[in-house]
Amino acid sequence: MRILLLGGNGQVGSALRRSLAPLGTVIATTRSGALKDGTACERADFDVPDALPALVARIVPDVVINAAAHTAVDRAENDAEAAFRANAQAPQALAAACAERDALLVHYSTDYVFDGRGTRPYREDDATAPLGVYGASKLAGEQAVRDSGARHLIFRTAWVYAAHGSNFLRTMLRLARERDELRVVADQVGAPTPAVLIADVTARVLAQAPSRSGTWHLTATGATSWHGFAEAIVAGAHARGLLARMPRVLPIATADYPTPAARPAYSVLDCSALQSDFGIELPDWRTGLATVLDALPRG
Ligand SMILES: NC(=O)C1=CN([C@@H]2O[C@H](COP(=O)(O)OP(=O)(O)OC[C@H]3O[C@@H](n4cnc5c(N)ncnc54)[C@H](OP(=O)(O)O)[C@@H]3O)[C@@H](O)[C@H]2O)C=CC1
Ligand SMILES: Cc1cn([C@H]2C[C@H](O)[C@@H](COP(=O)(O)OP(=O)(O)O[C@H]3O[C@@H](C)C(=O)[C@@H](O)[C@H]3O)O2)c(=O)[nH]c1=O
Repeated sequence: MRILLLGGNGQVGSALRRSLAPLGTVIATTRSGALKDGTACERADFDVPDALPALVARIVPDVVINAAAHTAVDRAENDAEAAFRANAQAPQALAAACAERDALLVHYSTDYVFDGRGTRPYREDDATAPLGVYGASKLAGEQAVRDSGARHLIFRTAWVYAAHGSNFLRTMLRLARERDELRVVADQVGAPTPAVLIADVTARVLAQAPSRSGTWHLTATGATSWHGFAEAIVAGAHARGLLARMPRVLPIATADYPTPAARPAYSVLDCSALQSDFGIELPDWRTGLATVLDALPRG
């Protein structure tokens, strides 16, 4: 299998480079043309969507995996053009190129396509209503992929974190070393999901040579608030000797932590379709957290 992987330096992209290796040849791209370890790779700039079809034509992949995205939720509010270019126009261009040569496109989307007023885990066909620019741009990207005629798998995931990269876990560990007290919203509920889980599930699904296009929810199971996640991060890091002392982790309301972008109050995703369609069991978010904490460097 010849796989073109866009966004090879991101949280999910980095994990995919490892998980996809047994499936065939992986050609990774980054914005700069270099991987984080300095190795040269292909270059792909989502700010120039029109250039992406030529890349696909040159690489001639069987599968294109798009793990690149504009993921700065608050910054997107003030730069909707950049968010829509990377999250909607670039996937649209990739999908058109895939349709032309019958390549399979794997694309990732987000729980932030929902408004969070739900009271049970969201299913794939529940009504979407993003609260902010990031969610709206990701929804437009999903739709462009579906409309393209390309064979596709769209995985909606949520609250992604890893031992590296920019994410909530690493922010909490940094703040925990600097402060005696963390104040974290307790009225936004979701499912923290390790990037390695997303990558491993993607590889397992691809290994089954799926014949049907569609959208599947893919997160760790269970649910917690950002506050609950922060508490578990701090306690788990302390227990592993990664934090010398434990700061207090205070629950606060969303109103007490104003941000440019509104976020859904409840964005738990129902992943039962993925589990039954592909025979994949998903771990609880606490199990995923333990795995990532175990992988963190000490000190
Ligand atoms: N992070 C999360 O909490 C969630 C993420 N998702 C989705 O999962 C997917 C993977 O996300 P994740 O791995 O966390 O994202 P990251 O933010 O870790 O990585 C995104 C990657 O996209 C690349 N990128 C951003 N803008 C451009 C651009 N203009 N041109 C080329 N490359 C660009 C970045 O490259 P560079 O390193 O050069 O900046 C970066 O490596 C995305 O589709 C995201 O929307 C869904 C739910 C939650
Ligand atoms: C740093 C910090 C954040 N918060 C709040 C702000 C926000 O409501 C919540 C999460 O903060 P973040 O800004 O780190 O997370 P955010 O960027 O909203 O994370 C989202 O990213 C995109 C890409 C997705 O697709 C989503 O699934 C989700 O993971 O925690 C606190 O309450 N206290 C704090 O000290």
